[in-house]
Amino acid sequence: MSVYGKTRSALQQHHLAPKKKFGQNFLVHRHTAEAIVRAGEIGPDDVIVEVGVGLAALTLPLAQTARRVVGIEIDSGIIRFHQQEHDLPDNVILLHRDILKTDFDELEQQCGGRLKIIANLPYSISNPFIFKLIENRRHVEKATIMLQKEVADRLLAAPGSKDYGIPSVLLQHCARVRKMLTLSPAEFHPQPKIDSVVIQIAFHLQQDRSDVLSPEEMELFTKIVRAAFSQRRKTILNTLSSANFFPALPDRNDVKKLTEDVIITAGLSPQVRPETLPIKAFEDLSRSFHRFLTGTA
Ligand SMILES: C[S@@+](CC[C@H](N)C(=O)[O-])C[C@H]1O[C@@H](n2cnc3c(N)ncnc32)[C@H](O)[C@@H]1O
Repeated sequence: MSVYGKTRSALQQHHLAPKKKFGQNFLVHRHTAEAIVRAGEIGPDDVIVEVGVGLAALTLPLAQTARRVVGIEIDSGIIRFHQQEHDLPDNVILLHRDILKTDFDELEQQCGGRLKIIANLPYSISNPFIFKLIENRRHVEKATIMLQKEVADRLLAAPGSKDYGIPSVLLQHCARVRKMLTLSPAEFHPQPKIDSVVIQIAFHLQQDRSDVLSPEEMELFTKIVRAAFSQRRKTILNTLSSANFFPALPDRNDVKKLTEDVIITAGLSPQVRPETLPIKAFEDLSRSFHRFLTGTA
């Protein structure tokens, strides 16, 4: 029986229907699942966290490639299905959890090292999941994730493109992001309306970089990026002045003048549009703001 036939009959036998609220679009071609596992660049000693096990289309080739798989699944119907079928190999541990509520520190201890994640995730949670990865990056080595094409395009976007924005800068600041595969709706049951893209996110090890931002600068970095893209058409001077990084100054003109000095000290033109700035420019802005705010400029 084809994987597609197996998926349908497994669902029918267990009175399971693909649940929209959990974004259940199951992979139906083994060769595609194997291609995603290859995109994960997994070694035989690796412990892999798989998010969203579903009917195990990815779990089985993963278990053949890695030493151990820690599978996370939110749907109790799917958990019951695997318990009744005993279809998962011995090197797979299944955890009934919501990944958005999962403690990554605990998961890292369970896996014995920084996490290597594979996920074919519901599109509805892709943004919160990406932000959770960024927040928990000290616990994560790499993540190979299937996403809605539009979301992947934003994460991969370069300065100057229409897709370049908050997620592109926040992620590319701390990781190398690569496009690995594009998949058509025909790869899934039920079929989504849009193409999917598999990306690989490899988080930088902080101690490898001499240009790491301090926690205070990092806080400013996030605030600057969010402010800069809140009005894409405005100049960096106007967006950052209206965000007001100097609330202690009563006069708006003083705020604007000081913000201009910060931007020039960072080596940038105050008239530039944020969407054209490379990641390094946002890092330089964070350091410059920090120096002005702490009186060390
Ligand atoms: C797109 S399906 C993929 C299933 C399987 N990995 C595949 O490729 O065929 C997404 C899976 O993630 C599960 N899921 C949805 N939200 C989740 C969450 N917050 N935490 C963990 N699993 C979740 C769904 O129940 C579903 O099994």
